[in-house]
Amino acid sequence: MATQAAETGPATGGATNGTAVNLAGLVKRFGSRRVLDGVDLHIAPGEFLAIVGRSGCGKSTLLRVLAGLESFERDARAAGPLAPPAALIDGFAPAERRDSVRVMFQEPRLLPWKRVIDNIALGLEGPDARDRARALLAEVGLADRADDWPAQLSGGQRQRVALARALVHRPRLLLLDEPLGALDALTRIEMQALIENLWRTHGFTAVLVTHDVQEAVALADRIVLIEDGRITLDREVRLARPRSRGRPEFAAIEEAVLDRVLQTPRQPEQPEPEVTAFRWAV
Ligand SMILES: Nc1ncnc2c1ncn2[C@@H]1O[C@H](COP(=O)(O)OP(=O)(O)OP(=O)(O)O)[C@@H](O)[C@H]1O
Repeated sequence: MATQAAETGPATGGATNGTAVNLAGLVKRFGSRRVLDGVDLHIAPGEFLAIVGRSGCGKSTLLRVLAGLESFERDARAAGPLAPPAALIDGFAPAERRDSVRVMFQEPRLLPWKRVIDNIALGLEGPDARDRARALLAEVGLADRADDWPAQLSGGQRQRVALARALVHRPRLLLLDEPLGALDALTRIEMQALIENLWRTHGFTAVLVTHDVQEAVALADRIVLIEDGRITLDREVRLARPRSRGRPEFAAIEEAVLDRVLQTPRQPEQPEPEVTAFRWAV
């Protein structure tokens, strides 16, 4: 292929603070429905993985399992004895997981009654907590907005604060659930570049759920497609970084992945789930 010359290996060869993720035979049921039906997913330390798939295919559910926000089971056919749930995620004891994993959502989820700096420092301990929060704020380009209230910021700026708040905890795994979904096209591209830069400097493992295949190709070392509760495509993106959307090899990968997503059957509409049990979110 003529485009091979511009390709490089994944940018995960350097020092990394990231954790590996090893899931084997992950099953998630809602009632009698298996939303995730035996997912095998191995992510290398420091890797940037993107998850794509039709609406309702289980992307967010998988992320919530990784975040420790959902219970899950293991397929009895998976290799080895039935492990205790936490053992499916390498390197974590459940208590440890809270500090090692951070999630960023589509909405920034800032506390409106706290200033920007205090939102970032929330939950941080030690004498240098505010200094760390300020350093992160500078890294996301908002050094001069520390004393603003969240309401004084634009949507993109609030997402920058949310990113700083996640990274101030030095996560080894950062989970990104459509974090840029509500932003305009230009802000999205700027934020993608910021996330990529922070990933390179901080060295966390990143898992991005996105509807936007172009975003997945721009950022990920690997793209997986979820279909019928399973991973049906697992494709490396071997393009040099930062990636240029205008290049033919970029467009070729984007088109191939998009074609594959579009071939997958639409997820059937689900009736509203019956609420049978309550559980407080962690
Ligand atoms: N708490 C719940 N109870 C019952 N069913 C649920 C629950 N949460 C999710 N589901 C169902 O599980 C399936 C997967 O949902 P999920 O949110 O993971 O999909 P998704 O791929 O992230 O979708 P989208 O791209 O639209 O955000 C959907 O059919 C959804 O209705």
